[in-house]
Amino acid sequence: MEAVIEVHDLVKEYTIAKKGSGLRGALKGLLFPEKKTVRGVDGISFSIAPGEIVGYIGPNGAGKSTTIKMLTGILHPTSGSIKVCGISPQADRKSVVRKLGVVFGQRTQLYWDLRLGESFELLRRIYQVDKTSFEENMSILSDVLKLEEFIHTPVRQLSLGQRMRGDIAAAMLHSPSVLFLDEPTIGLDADAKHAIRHFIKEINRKRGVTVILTTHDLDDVEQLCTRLVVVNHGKVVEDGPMASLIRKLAPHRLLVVELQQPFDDLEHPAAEIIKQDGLKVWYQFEKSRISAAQLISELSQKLPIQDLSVKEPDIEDAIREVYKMT
Ligand SMILES: Nc1ncnc2c1ncn2[C@@H]1O[C@H](COP(=O)(O)OP(=O)(O)OP(=O)(O)O)[C@@H](O)[C@H]1O
Repeated sequence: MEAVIEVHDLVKEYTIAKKGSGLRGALKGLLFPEKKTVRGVDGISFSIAPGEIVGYIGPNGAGKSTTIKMLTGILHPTSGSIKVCGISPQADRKSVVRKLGVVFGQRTQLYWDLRLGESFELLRRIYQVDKTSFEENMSILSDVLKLEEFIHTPVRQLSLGQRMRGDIAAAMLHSPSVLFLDEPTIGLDADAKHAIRHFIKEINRKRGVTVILTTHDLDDVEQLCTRLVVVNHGKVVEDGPMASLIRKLAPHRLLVVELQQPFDDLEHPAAEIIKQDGLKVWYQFEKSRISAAQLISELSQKLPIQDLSVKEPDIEDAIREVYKMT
């Protein structure tokens, strides 16, 4: 199947002023500015197939926004190539924009002084969406995003969650086949997060929209993404299905044992005690070395066990491992 997004060896360099140290250095920098080049994105390649929901994640400053800005044609790459639906955003931004919906969580494309519905009508004209498809689209969007309650409210009076739902609807008015979402649930309450995640799943399932999501919210990642591309220092450090990423980066499981009374010899040769608090002991072990059942059986032969639980590694454990590499 042909890729919706194809990125090859993408590089973006920024030129920034070199900072001198101390007051003398700062003054010198003002009078005789020296420049240096930094790489925000440093040779990134990936390919995204139609209908994927990809989490594009990484620590602050990893290069996520820079990549998205190049994919949407806002920034020009220093080198490398990008194809969105077969088109280069640099060569033909207009055509690419027609295929894309873009939502930046911290900014809005709605009109502050207009009612939400009027904002949509204005955007319809800007995007040149015909009335019939607009109305069809609006009725689906309004249904899933529950826009009815505040469609007549001026944008400036919307709550953050309502505004975000409005922004996502605005990005979908022209029926794009690819949706970029930058921190779509930031600052939202549980209900609004749920509505937005539900919407993303629906447009993906019903319309086959490809979604690229940058987020620091690991619940977004867990609930939505089938694949993760992890970036750090401008490079792709991991790319693959979430389950295999967790297996690879966080192979440890945890057994938490609660004792009936204090006991001296807690050691087990196949598990490491990583924490102890009163009668509670945390054992970390590798699945490939010993099974949870085996470990529990062996420990219960020598320890007076009151209670126990096994914790599987999750995406948070895996991401923590990636972020440790910074
Ligand atoms: N306009 C700019 N001028 C100079 N350097 C920049 C500019 N924009 C980004 N950078 C640098 O490029 C690198 C990547 O930044 P980018 O904003 O893409 O990261 P990010 O992964 O989106 O981070 P965050 O999660 O904080 O949004 C950082 O080192 C940043 O300081």
